[in-house]
Amino acid sequence: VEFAAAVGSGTGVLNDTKSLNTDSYASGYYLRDLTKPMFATGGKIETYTAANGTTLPGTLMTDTDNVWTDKAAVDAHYYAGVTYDYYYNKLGRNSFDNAGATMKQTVHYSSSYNNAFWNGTQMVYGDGDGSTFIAFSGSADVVGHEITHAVTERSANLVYSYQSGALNESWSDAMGNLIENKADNNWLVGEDIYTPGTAGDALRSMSNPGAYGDPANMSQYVNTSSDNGGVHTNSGIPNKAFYNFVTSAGVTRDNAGKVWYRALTQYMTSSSQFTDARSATIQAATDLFGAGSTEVTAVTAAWDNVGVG
Ligand SMILES: Cc1cccc(C(=O)O)c1OC(=O)C1CC1
Ligand SMILES: [Zn+2]
Repeated sequence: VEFAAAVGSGTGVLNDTKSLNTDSYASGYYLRDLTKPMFATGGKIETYTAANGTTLPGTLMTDTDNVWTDKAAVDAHYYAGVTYDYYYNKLGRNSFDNAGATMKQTVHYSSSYNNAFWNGTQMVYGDGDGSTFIAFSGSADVVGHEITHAVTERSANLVYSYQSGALNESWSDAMGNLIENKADNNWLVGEDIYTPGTAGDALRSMSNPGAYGDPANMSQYVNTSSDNGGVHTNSGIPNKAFYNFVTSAGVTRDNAGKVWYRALTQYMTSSSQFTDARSATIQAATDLFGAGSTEVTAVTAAWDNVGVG
């Protein structure tokens, strides 16, 4: 038998235990998930290790007894499954390409690497330096963020600089937090893997971008050439708009996700600016819920509040 689905267990970055979908072979198990709908056309979720090198994808993870102790690999694999499930079950998207492409991710990229990224083919996660960051795959919103970069690339393909780049970043932050779906409803980004020595802080805040020096209104837009035109800073403006929308009375998390996803995949393009994102989300809400709906009223007010008219 070429593939044989199995269920193992693993310890995550935060020392939590979780069950893992694996693939059994003669003398052990691969970290390969065969259980998603995309398997019907050969799609899998595969987790590799770069063993602190920079060759990608590296080596497909194996284990002898299906009890997994590589915490970064456990969480990369598990949260990639959670992300696949969100896109498929809530939004009807079959993997990042909507055609059931195998999702590959590599952990232990380089050494003390304070970064995570989508490289056009796969997700890549550093281990962090242990004080600014711990392993990046340890946070569901980060894994959702990185995989959403792939979704964006295969849909609107927002150019990764200036306003379109800030939108690219913001859509990843928003979808990442919807996928993480924390009970405390926090709209922080990367809180689980940022500064282990400091409780309660994060890389960014969608509810209060200013807490980390990011703008929450167009009047505070940062004109800079660094960080591709401030894509991780000016994302605060559309992030705040999303926060305004998703926390509006009568707007559910699922429906906010549907509006944001429809805007990204049906209306936004590679050169979309903040005003285009406003139009796209208003049109998406109109398509889904009607012109005079709670959602249309709320999303319009959400963008008004951040000065994007
Ligand atoms: C830490 C980091 C550095 C550079 C780019 C990204 C990037 O993926 O844009 C990055 O990761 C994030 O922002 C994720 C959300 C925590
Ligand atoms: Zn990003």
